[in-house]
Amino acid sequence: MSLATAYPLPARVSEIFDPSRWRAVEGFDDLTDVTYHRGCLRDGSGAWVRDLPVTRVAINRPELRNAFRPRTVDELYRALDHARMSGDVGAVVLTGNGPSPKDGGWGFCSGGDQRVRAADGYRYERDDEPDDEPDDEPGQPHEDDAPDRHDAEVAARRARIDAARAGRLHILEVQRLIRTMPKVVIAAVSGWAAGGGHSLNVVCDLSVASIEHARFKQTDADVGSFDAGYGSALLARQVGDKRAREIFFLAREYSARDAERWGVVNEAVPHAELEERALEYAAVVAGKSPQAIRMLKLAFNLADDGLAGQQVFAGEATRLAYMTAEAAEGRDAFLERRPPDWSPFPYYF
Ligand SMILES: CC(C)(COP(=O)(O)OP(=O)(O)OC[C@H]1O[C@@H](n2cnc3c(N)ncnc32)[C@H](O)[C@@H]1OP(=O)(O)O)[C@@H](O)C(=O)NCCC(=O)NCCSC(=O)c1cc(O)c2ccccc2c1O
Repeated sequence: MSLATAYPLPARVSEIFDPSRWRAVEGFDDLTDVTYHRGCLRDGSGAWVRDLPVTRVAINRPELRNAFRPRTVDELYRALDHARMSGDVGAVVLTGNGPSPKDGGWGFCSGGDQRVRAADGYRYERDDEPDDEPDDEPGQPHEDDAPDRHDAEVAARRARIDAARAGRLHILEVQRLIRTMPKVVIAAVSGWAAGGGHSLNVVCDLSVASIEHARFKQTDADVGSFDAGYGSALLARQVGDKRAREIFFLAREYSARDAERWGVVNEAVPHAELEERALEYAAVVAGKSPQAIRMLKLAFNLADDGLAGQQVFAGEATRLAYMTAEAAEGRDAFLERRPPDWSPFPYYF
């Protein structure tokens, strides 16, 4: 099978997703809550020509404004970690598919799925019972809109919580992965960024937001939650202390234009151009020296991340050191059972 046949045009997973720019990633057919694509170049007939050094990871629960349950977080982590470990990928676009098949609304991410929140965190549901999620295509009305449907759905969801598996707050692991992966993660804020979804945008390296549909609101304190880590502290670095307190304490809705002005996103763009602009950012970043971008990202993190930030930066410094003749001399001397000869290497100052 030729590669052109192996990489057919993918399904349009979101209204503003351009299938001609992407291909499915092998080994990820089992994802339910997330979609994962590799950027590629295609010819005029849509046939795959070559891969590009970018990936697209999207939360795919549009009927819930892309709220995450534990399974969503697992899949996000898996896709992002795959991108991290792909040696030919330099940038990742993180977004939310849409619109909602129920009401046409858009979500980037509305945070933790409150229907499966328990006292110890967000709970997995048992897999042995059918999912009651609607299967409608984006944009199509949902058939069953009985008034008590919502309560029944919440009750069914809570009844299916798997009490045997501990509650999770592991979106924080995804935050750390985004923060520490030596690649640039670009948020394409396609709709609501609320609660834990607001924090996901904060932790991304760069952000673009839809003028028409992106809305921002830090609802944590409304629902008895608080991201007291990157979601608040890093936000304060980005927008200033008073503004960050306003965003958390007042939980007012703000627009893509406000977010741009305040430094929560880099650019507000028309909705139809959102993914194109995010991809453009990704292509520009991936066109620069991988080593320079890697060192810069980790340097930006270093001071705020304390010893953990220093450790990640230092790891990359060690890699650079290993590439020098001086470090090779240390290794070779050990293996050859002789004293090292440091004489060719100056004491730079
Ligand atoms: C995001 C909204 C402001 C959007 O409002 P809008 O009016 O446009 O849409 P609806 O409210 O009608 O929503 C459509 C549909 O989606 C369902 N939904 C939306 N968000 C969620 C959600 N988070 N969980 C479950 N369901 C959700 C909604 O019920 C509707 O369903 P129907 O069946 O009625 O159609 C608004 O939706 C909103 O305010 N959402 C809640 C935002 C929120 O409070 N999120 C949780 C914050 S806490 C959090 O995310 C969090 C998670 C963690 O894992 C943490 C870990 C460690 C520390 C902190 C954490 C943390 O804070």
